[in-house]
Amino acid sequence: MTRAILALNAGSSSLKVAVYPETGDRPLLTGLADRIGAEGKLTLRDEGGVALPVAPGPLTTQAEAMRRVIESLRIDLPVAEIVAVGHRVVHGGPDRDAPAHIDDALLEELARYAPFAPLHQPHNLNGIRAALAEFPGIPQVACFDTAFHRHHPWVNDTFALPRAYYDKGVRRYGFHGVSYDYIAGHLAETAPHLHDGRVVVAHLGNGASACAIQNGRSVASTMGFSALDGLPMGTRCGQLDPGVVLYLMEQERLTPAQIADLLYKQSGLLGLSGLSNDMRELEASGTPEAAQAIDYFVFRLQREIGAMAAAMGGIDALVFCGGIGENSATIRARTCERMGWMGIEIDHHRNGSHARVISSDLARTTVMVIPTDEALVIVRAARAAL
Ligand SMILES: Nc1ncnc2c1ncn2[C@@H]1O[C@H](COP(=O)(O)OP(=O)(O)O)[C@@H](O)[C@H]1O
Ligand SMILES: CC(=O)OP(=O)(O)O
Ligand SMILES: [Mg+2]
Repeated sequence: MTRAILALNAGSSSLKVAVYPETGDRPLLTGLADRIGAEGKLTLRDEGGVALPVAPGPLTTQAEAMRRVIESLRIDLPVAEIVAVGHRVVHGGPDRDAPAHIDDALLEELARYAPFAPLHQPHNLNGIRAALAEFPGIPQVACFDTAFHRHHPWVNDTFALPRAYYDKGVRRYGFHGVSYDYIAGHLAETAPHLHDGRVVVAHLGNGASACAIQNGRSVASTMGFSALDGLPMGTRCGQLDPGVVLYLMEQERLTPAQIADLLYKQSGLLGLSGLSNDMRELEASGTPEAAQAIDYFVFRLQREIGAMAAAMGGIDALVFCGGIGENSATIRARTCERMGWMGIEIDHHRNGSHARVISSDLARTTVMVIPTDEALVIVRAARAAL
């Protein structure tokens, strides 16, 4: 038997899985259950990127996805013995700034934050419960999306509400911290002068946010109390005047559940385009509404990159990551237009070929594309628990 570590990352519409050897940074297997709930599809690949057989079954919920992944591992890695499991968990609450060992007390604690992240936390916890049942008696750790942001200066941690709400946990948490942690670590290894400077990272997946990282530490994030704030996303609205929520309640008579559904699942790129939450489809479609949805995405991204730079008094590097950031040369190019005032100027040839550095040689600000690797951060935390 080969001792192996399993990393699980249950996102809003996907379940990412990776199996790593006990030592080494190259996965034995990676997998993705994509578009869960729609035309769900499970793909698993070996070290060399070759597709592996998957167990048959439905893919309409996170729980089903988890079950199929575990059954597929028995087929594809019959000699692997999973000795530790790491989980991405979106919310760790106000105090957790590092990965934590999973036990009943932690599960109970984390369940309290489900109302703070209703689109993620319940999936994360279901994944943990499934894995605890499947792999009893081995260490399992939780890596929190909020942890990387827990040392924001107070002005970036609070809202201007009466202070009692801060004490109750109504704070600007920030998310996607597992991804930002990877990017900060990668910069420390490969570009220490940038790591020690002021970096804005744009994590653009189904969920999207930007983060201001100074000296390797998060000082501000576009996401706040919930994973709704900041940038528009696949189906989430991003920044919204709270007066809109009052109007929806008082005049449109929507219930809290209807408002949650509207803001988390019907808005963003999907709501504006009336077509899709998927950037690939919007780029291919060419309807005026799809074009406007992309215009809004780009405009808000430009504004927020400016805001993140302002939080650090300047910018030395801009990093794109996540499905859109890593793959859409168009979104990167359009975002960097009219940002010369921030020293941002990209080289279109480099951008078109998805080079690691896509800024022009003379630009003051380095612009980079860095494929994020949340699984590796999770695996390293799980290894540390062995
Ligand atoms: N080649 C591409 N061009 C434009 N968008 C892309 C491309 N590939 C992936 N995307 C977009 O990336 C988003 C998904 O990002 P990803 O990080 O995989 O999601 P998640 O947040 O669920 O982990 C989708 O909007 C998808 O359309
Ligand atoms: C926090 C968040 O938005 O996560 P995801 O990008 O996986 O939806
Ligand atoms: Mg993601």
